[in-house]
Amino acid sequence: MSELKLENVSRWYGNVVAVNGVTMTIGPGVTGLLGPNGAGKSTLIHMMGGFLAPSSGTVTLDGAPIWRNPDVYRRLGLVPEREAAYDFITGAQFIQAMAKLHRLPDPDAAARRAIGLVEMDYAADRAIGNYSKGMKQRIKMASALVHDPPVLLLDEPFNGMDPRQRLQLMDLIRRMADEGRTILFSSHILEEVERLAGHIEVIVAGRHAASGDFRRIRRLMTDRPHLFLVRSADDRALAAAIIADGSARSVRLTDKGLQVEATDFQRFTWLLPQVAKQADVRLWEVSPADESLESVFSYLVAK
Ligand SMILES: Nc1ncnc2c1ncn2[C@@H]1O[C@H](COP(=O)(O)OP(=O)(O)OP(=O)(O)O)[C@@H](O)[C@H]1O
Repeated sequence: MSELKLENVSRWYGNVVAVNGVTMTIGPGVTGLLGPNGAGKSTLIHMMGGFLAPSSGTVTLDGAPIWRNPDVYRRLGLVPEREAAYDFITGAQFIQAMAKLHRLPDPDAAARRAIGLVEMDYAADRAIGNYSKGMKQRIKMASALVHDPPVLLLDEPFNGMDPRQRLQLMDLIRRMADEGRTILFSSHILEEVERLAGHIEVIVAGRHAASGDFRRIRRLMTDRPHLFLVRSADDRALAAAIIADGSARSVRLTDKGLQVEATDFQRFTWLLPQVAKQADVRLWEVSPADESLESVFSYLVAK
């Protein structure tokens, strides 16, 4: 059983701070690394995979520093976000080449085993260029599994997949975790992480924002003030009714409509139609004004 540990890790590119003082521990099972685009997920994964040095802090696997430590590399497999192989080689050729890079004693047998694990035997002799997105993702998994590492890092593995391919890959990742591996995958979609990860680490703007199981993360995301844009036939009358009712913290009249900050999201969405009806004001539109992932996540950071 393997454990990845990050202690006060930062990484900057010139004067861009991509990762800022992150401390976290990732143990066996599936962990989701959740955060909006540009949050620093790939940078973290590349540091854990030994492809990038931390600018400060330490990244270790079972106590051994990862950077420039080939012994540790043998125990890690990384599935990058981008395509990893030339289009014209076959899946089997790609995996055999990876087995040789790892100097495995019997590269052909290791390649066959890895291809079998991801259930790609049927397409192993076809050129990678002809694979679907899901098949490409699975062959990348095989390349990361060829040396049978106890730790698997996957960068946005579900990007661009259709629902069936997603389910297939989720199954595969679960199977790999059931065998005792430590698996980390990144995503910017909470629902995806929810379905697969027993544990979630949230990262926003390079900082570690929260961690816990999906119930805790979901609660953190919904228990917060919500900003709504409300348009109606008579915004002034509606504003007065909302204030009188007390289900919102603030109401602002803007030229786009009413900007309402609701303290209790469920109560507000339930009460608003009733308040409008009582005030005899026709509602035209109620839309969340701050539902972008960035704003949801920045709320977590500000806590
Ligand atoms: N090689 C680089 N040179 C300069 N800046 C970089 C480099 N790589 C990443 N960055 C910057 O560091 C920050 C974090 O990027 P990173 O790719 O780690 O985030 P991410 O969460 O993986 O995002 P995405 O999901 O969009 O890939 C971003 O602001 C990005 O522009």
